[in-house]
Amino acid sequence: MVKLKGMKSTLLCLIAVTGLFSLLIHFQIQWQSKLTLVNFLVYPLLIVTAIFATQFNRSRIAILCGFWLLFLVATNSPSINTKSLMLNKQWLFLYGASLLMLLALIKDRALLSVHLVSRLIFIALFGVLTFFWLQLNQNLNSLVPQTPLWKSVSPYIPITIPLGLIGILLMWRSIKNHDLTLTALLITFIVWYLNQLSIITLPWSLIALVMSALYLLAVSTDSYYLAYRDDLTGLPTRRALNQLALSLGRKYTVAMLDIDHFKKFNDTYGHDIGDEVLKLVAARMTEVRGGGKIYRYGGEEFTIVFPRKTAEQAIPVLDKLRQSIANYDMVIRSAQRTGKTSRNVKKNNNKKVNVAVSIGVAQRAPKQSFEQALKNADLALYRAKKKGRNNVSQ
Ligand SMILES: Nc1nc2c(ncn2[C@@H]2O[C@H](COP(=O)(O)OP(=O)(O)OP(=O)(O)O)[C@@H](O)[C@H]2O)c(=O)[nH]1
Repeated sequence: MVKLKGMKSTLLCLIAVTGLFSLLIHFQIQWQSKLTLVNFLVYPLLIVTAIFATQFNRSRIAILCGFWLLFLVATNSPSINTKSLMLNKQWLFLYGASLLMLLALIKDRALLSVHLVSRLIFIALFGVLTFFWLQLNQNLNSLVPQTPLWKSVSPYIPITIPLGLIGILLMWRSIKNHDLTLTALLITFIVWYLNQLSIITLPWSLIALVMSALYLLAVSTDSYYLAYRDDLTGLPTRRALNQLALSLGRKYTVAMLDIDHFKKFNDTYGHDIGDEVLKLVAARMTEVRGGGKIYRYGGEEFTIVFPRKTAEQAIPVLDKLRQSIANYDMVIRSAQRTGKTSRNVKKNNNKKVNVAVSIGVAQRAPKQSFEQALKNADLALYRAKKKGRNNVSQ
């Protein structure tokens, strides 16, 4: 079954932006007097956002800022024929939406690289294609017999149907991929759609300003996750654990969890499947956590911190977790590989495996530092291994 990982974040972002725009509409009088300031601020903010996004290799956001800049310059500049721009409103509407679709389909690459050329070619191509699409639809009307069915469908073919399809695609990609850039693209599409159809009538400069702030938020949240989340398991990293240590009170319990004989496992099934096991153990841990905060300490070691809990309170939770991992039939889905990267891998498609874990627990003693408590948990883990593994030791 397809897991829709980004459902929650997409919905939250949509609710937040809907709320924000409702507020903007409600408080029109307040910001209208400051519109000159908005018109002035939007350009530097878009440029700063584009630079920031480029720094963090979020080239799609940088390109998006570029579009907004060009669009604002074109609509506000007296030297550019705004009339013809407005005459081509349908084209602009469709072109903008199709560019958002293009950005949703490509990957983030370093902006100033060879990829930029191919991207610019695609961007120009989309402009030409949307222009010809609208021309074709005009001519089609004179060529196709005017049946009642054609008459009822034809008004929707040039704009409404393509936009509907683009909207569905953006929504799907945002929900499925759990990617803030895709959510930002979806929100941009919705705002673009609503303002082009005059369903909301806010100045473009104000919309671009809000969108720019949203992009900044998306890039900085992404960068935060990059720094504090482990790529493989999605769990917070040791760096995040060190941050937590600063906020802990006097009473807490620390547990170190280590997968038993993981090296043997890696050697038998290959490193790729070892990675899959790490992911599955992490997923199991997030399900049985009992108030504990989970971190990937490094390699096949994980740390669980129970703020405000004694070891006696934490041990039953940890033992339940240990049992749940030991009794869990992990189904490893992996393509057959024979390359150098996967050592000793035979056919492992949909293979069921079982792993066990050893856990060491230590409650923080008075005047003890977090590092000392962690060290004690590590010593307890060593005892758990000595005892024969697959157990919880204090
Ligand atoms: N697949 C994979 N393996 C890793 C990763 N990080 C560390 N390892 C492997 O984890 C193994 C750890 O092995 P050891 O520390 O010897 O311990 P063990 O085999 O788990 O044995 P015990 O802890 O004594 O039960 C090594 O083979 C590492 O290469 C990773 O991210 N992915």
